[in-house]
This record gives sequence, structure tokens and C-alpha cells, in this order.
Amino acid sequence: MTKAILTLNAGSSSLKLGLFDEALEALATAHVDRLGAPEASLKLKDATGAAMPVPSFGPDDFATHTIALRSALAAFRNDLPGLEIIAIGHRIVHGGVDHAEPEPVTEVLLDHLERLSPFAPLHQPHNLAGVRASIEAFPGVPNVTCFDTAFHRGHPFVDDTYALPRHYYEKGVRRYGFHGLSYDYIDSVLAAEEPDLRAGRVVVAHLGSGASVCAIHNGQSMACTMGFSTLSGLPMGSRAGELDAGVVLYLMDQEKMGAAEITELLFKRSGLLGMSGVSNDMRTLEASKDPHAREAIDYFCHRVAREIASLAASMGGLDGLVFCGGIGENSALVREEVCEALEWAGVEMDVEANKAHARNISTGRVAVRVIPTNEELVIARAAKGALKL
Ligand SMILES: Nc1ncnc2c1ncn2[C@@H]1O[C@H](COP(=O)(O)OP(=O)(O)O)[C@@H](O)[C@H]1O
Ligand SMILES: CC(=O)OP(=O)(O)O
Ligand SMILES: [Mg+2]
Repeated sequence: MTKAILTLNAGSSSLKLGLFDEALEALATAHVDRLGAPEASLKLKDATGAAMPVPSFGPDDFATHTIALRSALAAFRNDLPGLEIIAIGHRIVHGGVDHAEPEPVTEVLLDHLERLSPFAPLHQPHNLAGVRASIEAFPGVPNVTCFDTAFHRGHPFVDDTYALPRHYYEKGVRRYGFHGLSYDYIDSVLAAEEPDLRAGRVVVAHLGSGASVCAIHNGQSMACTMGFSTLSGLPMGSRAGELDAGVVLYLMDQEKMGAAEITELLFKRSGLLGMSGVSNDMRTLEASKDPHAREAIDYFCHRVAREIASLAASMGGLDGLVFCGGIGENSALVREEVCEALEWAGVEMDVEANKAHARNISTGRVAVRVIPTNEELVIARAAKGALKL
């Protein structure tokens, strides 16, 4: 039997599973897309990246993260009976102040991490449910947690704090930043393929259902648009992004909304979905003729360009720009709008290369790249390292 590491990555609209051998070569991946929507689907790929047959599922089989996990595991089990799972690595979105290095799972750790759920309500509960489901499905197999916040823990103080009385920082009210597993992967690709660029001032735009932008200098995260929770910075599929805290006060005082209602509004009914009234999904918005869909796309691109410029300023300039995530890797339209708005900063797009989703899509001073992210590989690497396999 081939020994394998299983990885679980629950996103806000997706569930991604990976199977790796002990040398960290991918054996197979499973990707549940548009999770919770009637159009939800599962794709399975083999070691070469070729599509594998998928058992017949309906949208009910991907209605929630828990059900989708059961379906994806069932699909894996049908197709790959010859594997012995020796470790399971989990993306955990929030590690808080105390957790950065990958850690083997204990009940005490799960208890700590559950307390961070209010700051990442679209992820943390599903991440932890995935851990519990794995313990049940694979008794005796060690589970390892890998934190989205870890890559950002060295932020300079000015990009780690808010301008609140100091004791809030000590209590953990900080600009953590998320999508760290993705940024870690992109950084490792630049280190291997373009070390000179990596030594410069690079902004990475992880644009998916959740979206953020990160300033990376010489492999070190300097700043990220996401902060204390997974709500801040860019508008997202259903999250508002940057918002004057005064709006929250208004909702409480004038609209008499409580914390649960405001959480629901800002995390689940805002962003692309709230602005367009059409969908949280960029593909649907791009295909829509509704002018509000177009407005939502324009707002998204405008905010992405503004945040890239802001992060470039935090590093004193811009040498490289990398797009990744479901939108960053697949939407030529979004990349084009964003790059157009950054021409003044030396960003010049090769329009044909962009349409072809080429890796190098720039002609100017700033190197612009499209690099498919691979959070699964970072998780598998971390699980292997933490368990000394
Ligand atoms: N071909 C495409 N064109 C435009 N957007 C796309 C395309 N493929 C995927 N996307 C968008 O990517 C987003 C999902 O990104 P992904 O990174 O998989 O999500 P998550 O944040 O849940 O991990 C959705 O908004 C989806 O519409
Ligand atoms: C942190 C976050 O928003 O993750 P995702 O983009 O996978 O939903
Ligand atoms: Mg994701």
C-alpha cells in the first residue's frame, strides 16, 4: 500500500482535498466548487492533473462543508483504495496570537481554536469540523493544523497594529492577515523560479471567494489587506471588505441590529453578492447583463488596484505583481481592469498573454505573473515536517 498524506482546505465557497505521497508528489486532488449553491460540483484529478471520473452526485451532496467533505472523501475512497493515510493536514484559517507553527491536534488545541471562530465565521467552524470528521473517519491517524495567519506573523509593528489603546494589541486585537498558505506557496515558486524578483518588492493578489492582497519583500510578509478578521480589505464574494467602523455603529444605534445580525450582513450578504443582487460568484457576474453586476465587478477591481498601490507604498515601490486564487487565475477581465488602473505605477499588460492566461502577462517595468496557487502542497509539507515523517 502506498503511504499518503491527506490535506483538507475549506474555503468560503470551496472545499479542496489533496493526496500526496511521502515525497510530496501529488497523487490526486478533489475540488468542490460553488459549495452550497445549486451549481455545486466536484472535480477529481489524478497525479498528472488529468480529470478522473466522478461518482454521480447532486447539489444536495455539496449543500454544506460537512456534507461536501463526506462526498469528497467517498469519491476518493472509491477511486483510490490502495492508499494508507499516514497523516492528515488541515488548513486552519485563524491561529490567533498563540498558534503559528504547524501543530499536531489535541483536544486542548481544538478548544483554543474554537474560540477564534467569531473572527473567521465562514471558515474556522468548517476547518475544525473537518478535523473532527477526520478523527472519526481515520481513527489513529495523526492530524496537523496549518495556519493561514502564520506567514504574516513578522509584520512590522505599524502594519501589525490598529490605532487603539495599546492594551487591545496585547489582548490580540491585531492585523493578522490570512491566505498565508497561499502566499507561502507563491513565495516558494518565486524563490525557485525568479529569485531576483523575489528579492524585490512584490505584491501578491489572492483573489477568490475570499480575497486579499499581500506585500512580500524578500520572502517576508510586510502587510496584508486582511487584518483582525477575514472581513477587512477587499470586497469578496459575500463579505463587505473595508468599511468605516462608523457604519457598524450606525447599524447598532439607528437600525437596532445586534452582533449576530451585523455579522450575517457583513460576512454573508455583502460584497459582490450584496452589491450586485445577482451572485457571489465572479463567473456569474461576468456573464450577467444586469448593470449592478458590472458595478460590483468595477468596484472589486477598483478596490484591488487601490490596495495594491497602498501596499506598494508600504514597501516604497513595486517590482512584481502576482495574481492567484480562483478569480486571479481565471478572470482575464479582472486582471486587465486592475492592471489598467496601475499603469501609472509602471504596470504594462501584455493583453494577448493575459487573455491566454499565460504565466508572464507583462511587458513593462513591473513583472506581472499569473501563478496557480497550491495551498494543499504547503499543508502536506507542513504536516510532514511537524510529524517528522
Ligand atoms: N473562469 C473563471 N472566470 C472568472 N472567475 C472565476 C473563474 N473560475 C473561478 N472563478 C471565481 O473564483 C472564485 C472562487 O475562488 P476560489 O479561490 O476557488 O474560492 P475560495 O475562496 O472559496 O477558496 C469565484 O468567485 C469564481 O467565480
Ligand atoms: C481567508 C479566506 O477568506 O479564505 P478563502 O478565500 O479560501 O475563503
Ligand atoms: Mg480558498
